[in-house]
Amino acid sequence: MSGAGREILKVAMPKGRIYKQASKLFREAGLPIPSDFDDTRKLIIELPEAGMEFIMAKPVDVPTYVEYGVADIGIVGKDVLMEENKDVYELLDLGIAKCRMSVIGLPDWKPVINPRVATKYPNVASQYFRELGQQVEVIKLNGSIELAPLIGLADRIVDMVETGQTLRENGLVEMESIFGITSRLIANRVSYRMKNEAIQSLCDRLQETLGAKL
Ligand SMILES: Nc1ncnc2c1ncn2[C@@H]1O[C@H](COP(=O)(O)OP(=O)(O)OP(=O)(O)O)[C@@H](O)[C@H]1O
Ligand SMILES: O=P(O)(O)OC[C@H]1O[C@H](OP(=O)(O)OP(=O)(O)O)[C@H](O)[C@@H]1O
Repeated sequence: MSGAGREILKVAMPKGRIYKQASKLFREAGLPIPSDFDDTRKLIIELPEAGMEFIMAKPVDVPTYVEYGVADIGIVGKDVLMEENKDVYELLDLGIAKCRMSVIGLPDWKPVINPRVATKYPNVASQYFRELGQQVEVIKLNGSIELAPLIGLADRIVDMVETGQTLRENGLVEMESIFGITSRLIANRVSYRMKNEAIQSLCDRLQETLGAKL
C-alpha cells in the first residue's frame, strides 16, 4: 500500500494495553506506523503514508464508533464484543491481548441463595448464569473487580485473567473459565462494502503476518 490518492481508512484504536500490541502488529505487516505514538495523548492521528487515520478510543467504545460508521474498522477485545453485542462485522482474530473470562471467588466459597456477582461485564455474566439455570444478582463495577469478594460486596466475580497475578496477590481462585479472549479486527457494514479493497488488503496483510508467526 502506498499513500497518495488512496481512500483513507478510519481505524478506531483502543487506547491502553491493546494499542502497543496492535501498532506493533501493523508495523510487522509493513504499515508505516511510527512508534512515537505509543505513548501519545493525541486522539486523532493522521497516517497518510499508511492510508489510515487512527481514532484513539476508550476500548469499550470501539464497537460504537464502528457501528455508527465514524470509524470504518476497529480493534477490540472479544470480551467487549460479547458484552456490547453491536452490529459490526468481525473480520479477523489478531491473537493479541490474550486472556480469558472467568468466574472467580474466595477459596472457601460456598453456594448461597441468590448470590451476588460483581463484574464489568453484566450481559456476559447474566447470560452465563442464565444458561446454567442459576439465579444471581449481577452488580456492575468499572474496575478493581477483585475487591468485591474481598470486602463482601459479592460472592463471586466474572472478570478477566491473564497471568493470574491479580488473583494470587488477593487470595482468590479461578473457579471456571468461560471463554478465551483475544483482540479482533471489526468493520462497519457499509464501509466493508464501500472501502472493500482497502479493508481486504489490510486483512490479507495482517493474515499473512499472523500466519508467519504460527
Ligand atoms: N490482563 C489482561 N491481559 C490481557 N488483555 C487484557 C487484560 N485486561 C484486559 N485485556 C484486554 O484489553 C482490553 C482493554 O483493556 P484495558 O484495561 O486497556 O481497557 P479498560 O479496562 O477499558 O481500561 P481503562 O478503563 O483503564 O481505559 C480488554 O477489553 C481485554 O480485551
Ligand atoms: O491475570 P492478571 O495478569 O493479573 O490480569 C488480570 C487483571 O487485568 C485486568 O485488570 P486491569 O489491569 O484492566 O485493571 P482494572 O480492572 O482495575 O481496570 C483484569 O480486570 C484483571 O484484574
